Amino acid sequence: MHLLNGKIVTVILLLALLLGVLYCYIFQSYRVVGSFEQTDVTQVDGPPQAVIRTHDFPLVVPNHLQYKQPSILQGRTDVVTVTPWLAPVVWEGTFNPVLLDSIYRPRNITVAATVFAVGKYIKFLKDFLETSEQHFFVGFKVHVYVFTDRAQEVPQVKMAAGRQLMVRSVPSSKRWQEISARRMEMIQTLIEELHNSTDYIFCLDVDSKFHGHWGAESLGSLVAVIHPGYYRDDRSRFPYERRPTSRAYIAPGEGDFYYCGGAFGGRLQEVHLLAKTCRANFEADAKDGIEAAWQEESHLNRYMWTNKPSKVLSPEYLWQDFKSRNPEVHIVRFSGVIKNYAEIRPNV
Ligand SMILES: CC(=O)N[C@H]1[C@@H](OP(=O)(O)OP(=O)(O)OC[C@H]2O[C@@H](n3ccc(=O)[nH]c3=O)[C@H](O)[C@@H]2O)O[C@H](CO)[C@H](O)[C@@H]1O
Ligand SMILES: [Mn+2]
Repeated sequence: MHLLNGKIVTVILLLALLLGVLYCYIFQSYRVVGSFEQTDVTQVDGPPQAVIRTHDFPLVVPNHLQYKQPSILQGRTDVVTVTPWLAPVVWEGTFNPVLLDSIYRPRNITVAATVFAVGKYIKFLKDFLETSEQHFFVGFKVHVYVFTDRAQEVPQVKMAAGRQLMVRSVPSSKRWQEISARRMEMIQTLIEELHNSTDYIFCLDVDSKFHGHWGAESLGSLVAVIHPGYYRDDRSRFPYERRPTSRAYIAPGEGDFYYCGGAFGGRLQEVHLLAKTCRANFEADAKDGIEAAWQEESHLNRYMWTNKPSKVLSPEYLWQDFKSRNPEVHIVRFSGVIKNYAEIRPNV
């Protein structure tokens, strides 16, 4: 009898333990689902500032995908591949394009690119478009938006299936600074029209050509490109706006990197916030009679200082043809062509 009682107690205890484990398991799964739902809600409402979120979805790869074994011991040692806020810095040799394509291609994403060809800059458009066909998001749905005042001069470029060219008319200007800076306003408006038809957007300078692969490795919530001219310098030498009266002001001892105005991007919502903010600050400055040292590039740098990019692209993603290649740059993917400023700009 005594022995039987002992057995019953043990069974009850075991059952209680099992129920406890089961309860914890279910409760944990519920919390995981709940946290995903919460992320979605924040996305819809729009955060007041850019949220650092590199991946917006679970990274699923096909079963049995074959690729080179990753290592946490071997890799690039000549460059830094992560920022202090833990955003990846994309260099050749830090990612596997086969793996990334297998993650992003099935998601059927659309990538938009904006490019402005106002006035004589129309002459750069053909090379830009032709080389983008060869290197920029090959195999993805790509919508290129050309903003120009010379719609009839837009070259006919054969585009692959799934890739489209859209031409939008914009007014001309007598000042190149204004053409360059007003891009933010037009990018803001474009994104408002696109709604959710597009997933990612990149805003690029037209006086440039693609020379190498630019694909899914560059995708992120807010993406900035390191300017090729200053990344070896101390930040005191960065050409930030240094007058405190400007809204693009960055104080001495502040700032992370010097980013390019000629290439930036990310999720639509994030780029919209960036463009809207830079435009508002540029216009407010103008009312006060001040134009930042490097127009919208200065405002972009100011924005990225408080809204850290979730992905940083190395200078491989915007080099300059007149610069000889530094040893850490294993591949030039996109590069500014040499131009005769006096010949192509409406003012000097
Ligand atoms: C590589 C890079 O980061 N370049 C930036 C840099 O000088 P850049 O010398 O590269 O500026 P830029 O002359 O290329 O002008 C920027 C862009 O504005 C457009 N454009 C300009 C003038 C014109 O008459 N027609 C026209 O269409 C065109 O798309 C051009 O690519 O500083 C500029 C400051 O304003 C911009 O931030 C550029 O993006
Ligand atoms: Mn340029």
